[in-house]
Amino acid sequence: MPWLRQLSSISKPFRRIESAKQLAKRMTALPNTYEGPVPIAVIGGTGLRELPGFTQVASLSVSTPWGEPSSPITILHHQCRHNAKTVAVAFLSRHGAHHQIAPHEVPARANIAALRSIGVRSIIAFSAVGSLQEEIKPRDFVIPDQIIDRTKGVRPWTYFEGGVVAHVPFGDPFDEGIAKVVRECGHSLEGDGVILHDRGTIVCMEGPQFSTRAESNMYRAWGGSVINMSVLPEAKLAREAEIAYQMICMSTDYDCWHSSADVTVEMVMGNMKANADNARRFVTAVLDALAADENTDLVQAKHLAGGIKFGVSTPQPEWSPEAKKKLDWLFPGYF
Ligand SMILES: CSC[C@H]1O[C@H](OP(=O)(O)O)[C@H](O)[C@@H]1O
Ligand SMILES: Nc1ncnc2[nH]cnc12
Repeated sequence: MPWLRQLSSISKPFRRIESAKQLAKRMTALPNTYEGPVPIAVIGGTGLRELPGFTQVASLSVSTPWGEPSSPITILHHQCRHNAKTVAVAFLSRHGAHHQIAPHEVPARANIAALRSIGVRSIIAFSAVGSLQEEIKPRDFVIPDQIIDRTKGVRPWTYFEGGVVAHVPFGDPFDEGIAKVVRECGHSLEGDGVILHDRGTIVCMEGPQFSTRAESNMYRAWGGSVINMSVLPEAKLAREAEIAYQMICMSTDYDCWHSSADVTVEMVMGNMKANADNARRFVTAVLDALAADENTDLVQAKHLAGGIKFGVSTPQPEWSPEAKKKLDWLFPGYF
């Protein structure tokens, strides 16, 4: 069964189904160019290093002024269920093809820049999260609408530095248009295994160690719903790059505040694996919906296009040549 074969590509913590060499070989067998627009990307996180059930048609190695992305970008073809369309979707594995990149090492600037350079204007980002609220049970999905930043300033978090200053609005850190579509898709799967929480505040901690019990309780007192180590700076950089960004969180544990067992990697991976089919059905539904003609402008992030020009504080003649070169790469023809 093809689907069963594909399932084996979901990361396994203790049993390696496919060796690093085999995976690399499979990836290099794909063409390294792709003609045509790729407006949508999926970023896979822990336990989701590939998107099962989709046809891989290319594997792109993109180099950016901010370095190499976490992994080659796989181009997938998705056959929509509601119309005859085949849409191209980019997939990037946040922690690398073999989960070798720690949360604080994720080259988020390169990831977002590389995706933008191939035409991506909307990102659905997956994340395994700890639950900070009783009602968000392991394996539930949460579509967050707010973020509390508990990273420690060790991750590069902006494209605007070294001679060019810009400030972008971030009051609503996720894209409400994409979120609406994602929520509708999640609800359409309810009763069929998917439990969805429409909103929530995600705390982004530095890691890689999990929180102390005192911290976990403090985040609860602050109103945190879930916790991870990766929504930032990804969401901030997407906003700077004029990309519509929404995270889909899958709860994998109750962190360490709850009376049940404290979070472990085994627990996270076990729940990710057990819920892999729901994650696949969720992303399929979202891609079907985003491919609908009525969502073309949304997916192209027309509502964000050009906005960055209003955020730049430094007059263009004063820009440092190095900064200008990098920003010209990110925004060809803008400045
Ligand atoms: C392995 S548990 C901690 C790890 O899981 C989450 O990863 P991601 O957001 O990429 O799914 C969390 O952010 C941590 O990086
Ligand atoms: N408890 C937790 N804390 C931080 N990141 C996580 N990812 C999954 N569970 C987590």
